[in-house]
Amino acid sequence: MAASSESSASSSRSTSDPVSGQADFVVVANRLPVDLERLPDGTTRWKRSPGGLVTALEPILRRNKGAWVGWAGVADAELDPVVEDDLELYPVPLSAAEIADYYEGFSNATLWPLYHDVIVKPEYNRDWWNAYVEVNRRFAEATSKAAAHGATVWIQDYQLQLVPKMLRMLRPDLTIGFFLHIPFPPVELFMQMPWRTEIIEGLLGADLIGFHLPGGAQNFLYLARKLAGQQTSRGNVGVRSKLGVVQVGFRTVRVGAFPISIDSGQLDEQSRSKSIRDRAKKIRKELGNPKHIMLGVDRLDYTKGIDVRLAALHELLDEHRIDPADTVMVQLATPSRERVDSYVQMRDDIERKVSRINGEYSEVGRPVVHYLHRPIPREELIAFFVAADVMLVTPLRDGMNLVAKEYVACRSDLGGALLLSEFTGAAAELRQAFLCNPHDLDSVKDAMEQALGQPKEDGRRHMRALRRQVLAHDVDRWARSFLDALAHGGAAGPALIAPAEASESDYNEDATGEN
Ligand SMILES: O=P(O)(O)OC[C@H]1O[C@H](O[C@H]2O[C@H](CO)[C@@H](O)[C@H](O)[C@H]2O)[C@H](O)[C@@H](O)[C@@H]1O
Ligand SMILES: Nc1ccn([C@@H]2O[C@H](COP(=O)(O)OP(=O)(O)O)[C@@H](O)[C@H]2O)c(=O)n1
Repeated sequence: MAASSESSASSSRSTSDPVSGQADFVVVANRLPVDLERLPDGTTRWKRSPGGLVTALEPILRRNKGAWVGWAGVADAELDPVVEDDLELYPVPLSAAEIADYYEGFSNATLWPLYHDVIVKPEYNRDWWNAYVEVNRRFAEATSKAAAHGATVWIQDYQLQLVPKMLRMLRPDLTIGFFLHIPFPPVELFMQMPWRTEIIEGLLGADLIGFHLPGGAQNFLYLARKLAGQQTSRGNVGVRSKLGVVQVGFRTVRVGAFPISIDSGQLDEQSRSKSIRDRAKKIRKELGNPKHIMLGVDRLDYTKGIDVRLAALHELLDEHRIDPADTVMVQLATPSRERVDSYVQMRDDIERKVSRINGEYSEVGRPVVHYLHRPIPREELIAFFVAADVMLVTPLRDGMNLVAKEYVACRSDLGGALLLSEFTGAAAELRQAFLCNPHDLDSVKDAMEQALGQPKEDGRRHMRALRRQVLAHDVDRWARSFLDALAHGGAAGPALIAPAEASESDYNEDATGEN
């Protein structure tokens, strides 16, 4: 795992090694940082799992010497705790039916679209909900077994929102943090959820609940008053400061904004290596040494706006504002949630768009769009970041988007330009990017054209400012700010307001939306 993307289970400490002792620091996430892969010859190996949550948390766990409780990514794998590449892993088994109902169903066809502005329609299905409750209980029980007395447990993300309350009932001695990696929706959308009160109460089992942005924290505070009937603080939540408070009986639950980041120093260093620089030059050559390389790097997800950037490119080609003879676009798309209907449809749509552009504008041996639908090794990805002139990050909604920060961390040459959707968490911090509204195609086209034509000196100035932000706010700072607030309580907001006083005007005054 770590730098290389794969390792053999039998080559490091074996899968059956018992893990001794109980952990003082436990991360709990739907996925382990590695997925178990079953090979055709019957053997298994671990490979890095997809997504930004793993990218961010893996270095933290390594430095804090903790344990990780999560699913191994395959059905019916009853695995003992294992030490893999120096990480203590506690696998939680999921049956094929639970993968369908808890992971693909409730997590990714109900919560994911509801929390991402209902870009596709969320499905509300009682069987999926029952599976979600059941699997959350299993995670709580597995965590209870892994954690030492008085341990700190950090639960991650929307798949596990009931675990804080369940775990607190099993183990009142634990300090429990929860972090949501995706946007937390405004009341108008959240109220659709048939099990809305159970979710808010589940989260309130934590001592500290973290969101990427103040808007998400404020949405939550409002809903804690309205749905759980609890007293909450009033006033704006700050970034890594001014925590909100919910009073749950004798317990005080804190709520804050902690924008996640990347291991920027390490990425900066890696991207300066000769092997990466050489590979970046080679990539340019392999693409035919075009004047401009535009790059997209995403899980194949409808939230990421891959269709939007393709539509913008197509129109700019039609309008002769981009010359197909000197510009290429590379789209690296990691397969994701491939059995969920909306993902199947989106993949078809994107692949149709790619082939239409190529059909109309490519020459033999010189496609305009290069599209790879497969996982890419980390070093190769970094070389693409170094090679690309314009990075295309156009989500319709995204909790943070680490890819935007990774691109910036890799540009010590001060080259390149970042095109960034206003609807990402990253846009709150990366203000010197070419910001665009992905719901407005003209805005995306104009930003793309400006990024391509940006004078070199302006580009260097923008990139320097972006790098200052990304290098100063790395993933360690994120984890430290969350864990310090969890350990020490942090500064509370002033007065509490009672649920009866909560009105629509409180909501409008306090909550500014995710951005
Ligand atoms: O586990 P999967 O279903 O394969 O999905 C991968 C991960 O996707 C999501 O990532 C989010 O976390 C990032 C880090 O905070 C953030 O930058 C991004 O905006 C989010 O979309 C999901 O939240 C994770 O739970 C998944 O593991
Ligand atoms: N083809 C790809 C696409 C993304 N990734 C990585 O997956 C992570 C994506 O994180 P993110 O925060 O941008 O978005 P999510 O996929 O977590 O929603 C980043 O660390 C990317 O470098 C990858 O390794 N290969």
